[in-house]
Amino acid sequence: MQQRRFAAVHGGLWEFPGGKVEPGETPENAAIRELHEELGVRIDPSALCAVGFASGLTVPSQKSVQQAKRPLVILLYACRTWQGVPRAHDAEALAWHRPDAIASLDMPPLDYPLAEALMRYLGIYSPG
Ligand SMILES: Nc1nc2c([nH]c(=O)n2[C@H]2C[C@H](O)[C@@H](COP(=O)(O)OP(=O)(O)OP(=O)(O)O)O2)c(=O)[nH]1
Repeated sequence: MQQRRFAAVHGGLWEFPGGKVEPGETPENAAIRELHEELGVRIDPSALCAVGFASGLTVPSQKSVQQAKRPLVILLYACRTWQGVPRAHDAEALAWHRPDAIASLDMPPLDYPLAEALMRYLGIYSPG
C-alpha cells in the first residue's frame, strides 16, 4: 500500500498504488506505467490479473470545493511478479500488509470495497 502525499486530495491516506488512465491507454498499460512511475518496478502485462472494481463519486479537493463530484471507477489488478524493488517515488511511504489487515488502514472511500474484492479474489472470508 502507499500513503498519499499529505498535500494531495485524501492526503496521508493509504491506497493501492496506481493512477488515472491516459488517452489512448488501456487500463493495463496505465497500471504498468503508473507502477513504474510510482514504485520504479517493471511489470509484464501477462502478470496482471483483474481482481475487481469499485465505483463512486470523486471527493473535490480543498482548492476546488465548488467543483462537481465526478463519477469514478477504480479497477484493481493483482500482480505476483515484477522486476525491481518497490520504492516510494511519488508517495509519503510504502508498506506491505497482509490482505486481511488492509481494511483497517485509513483509506479513501473506494479503497475499502477494493480491499474486500481482493479478499474475495484470494478466497479469504471477510466478515462484514
Ligand atoms: N484511490 C482513491 N482515489 C480516489 C478516491 N476518491 C477520489 O476522489 N479519488 C481521487 C483522488 C485522485 O485525484 C484520483 C486518483 O488518481 P491518482 O492517484 O492518479 O491521482 P493523484 O491525485 O495522485 O494525482 P493527479 O490527480 O495529480 O494525477 O482519484 C478513492 O476512494 N480512492
